[in-house]
Amino acid sequence: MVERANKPKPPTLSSTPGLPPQATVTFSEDNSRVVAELPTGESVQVLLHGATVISWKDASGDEKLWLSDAAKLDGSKAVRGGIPVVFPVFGTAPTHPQTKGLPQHGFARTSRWEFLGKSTSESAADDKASASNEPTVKLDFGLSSGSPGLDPVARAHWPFRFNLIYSVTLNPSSLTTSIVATNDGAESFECQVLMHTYLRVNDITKVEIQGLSNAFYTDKVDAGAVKTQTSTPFTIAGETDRVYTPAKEEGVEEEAAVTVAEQGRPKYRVTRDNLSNVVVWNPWTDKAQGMADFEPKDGFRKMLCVEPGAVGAWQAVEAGDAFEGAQTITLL
Ligand SMILES: O=P(O)(O)OC[C@H]1O[C@@H](O)[C@H](O)[C@@H](O)[C@@H]1O
Repeated sequence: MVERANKPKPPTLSSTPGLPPQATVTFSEDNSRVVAELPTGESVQVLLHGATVISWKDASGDEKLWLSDAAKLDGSKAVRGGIPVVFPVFGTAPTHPQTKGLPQHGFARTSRWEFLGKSTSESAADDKASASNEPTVKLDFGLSSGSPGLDPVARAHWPFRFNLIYSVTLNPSSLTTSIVATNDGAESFECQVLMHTYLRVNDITKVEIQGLSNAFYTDKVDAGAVKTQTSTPFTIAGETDRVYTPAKEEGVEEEAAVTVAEQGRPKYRVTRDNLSNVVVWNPWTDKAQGMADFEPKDGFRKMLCVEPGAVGAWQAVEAGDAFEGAQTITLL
């Protein structure tokens, strides 16, 4: 059982002498979110609405994600900021028979997920971090075709039996989010998946993005033109909305990392597992102006979306099969 957020903290996090201190996991008083804190001070908050990570802080309390001051956290809208989960469609797909009736970015981010439980470094014995004795906490969330919190738009327009497990794993220097989308029905379905991460930066004009050299991308601010990333690292100097498909290095299983640097100093490394695309998005002035839930209006200077996903093609998930993908953001 998780503890209530307002319950006084025990004087020490390690109740068993000899065992390393454990992470604490609490529910907010209004049951809207789960808060996890490592004994080393890092923390993460996940809103059940959308299983949206809305805060990730390092040990000094420094926030790593951007969240709009006007973000709706009451379940009335997808959250503007943090890490919304995009499923089963990225954007809208008016010509795709299975998802054409769904709203932009699907229904995962507008459904209320269930908290399935936590595991800490003690129980997550196969976790790399625990092997090196680093504290770690993993929070699991679930959403299925039978969930009471499923956005009604899913029942109306996506008649498949599915089960999603979304896991958020916090280590002292990284955050991993992973998804397993299982087809529980008798019919196959096609889906897209994306983790819409809003990274916090100090000044977007000082940011450089590395790791996408020679990658093809669809430029959504240039009528979907297909281009190649020639200049690397590259900077953001206006509205940017690109869907990259970085080439995999021959003989290398892992997808290449994308690094975000600021003022010449590497800040975040984003690695992907089975997610072959990276969307890079910044709305800049006019688009930010046009979004009612985007505040402050110059907040685009403080954020950069680097969004690992499987969105360039449809992922066919046969009956009984599952699609799995993950991202890890490491603090550099
Ligand atoms: O406003 P939304 O639905 O959260 O989408 C924000 C942005 O999300 C990005 O992933 C898309 O590439 C953009 O085209 C879109 O504008």
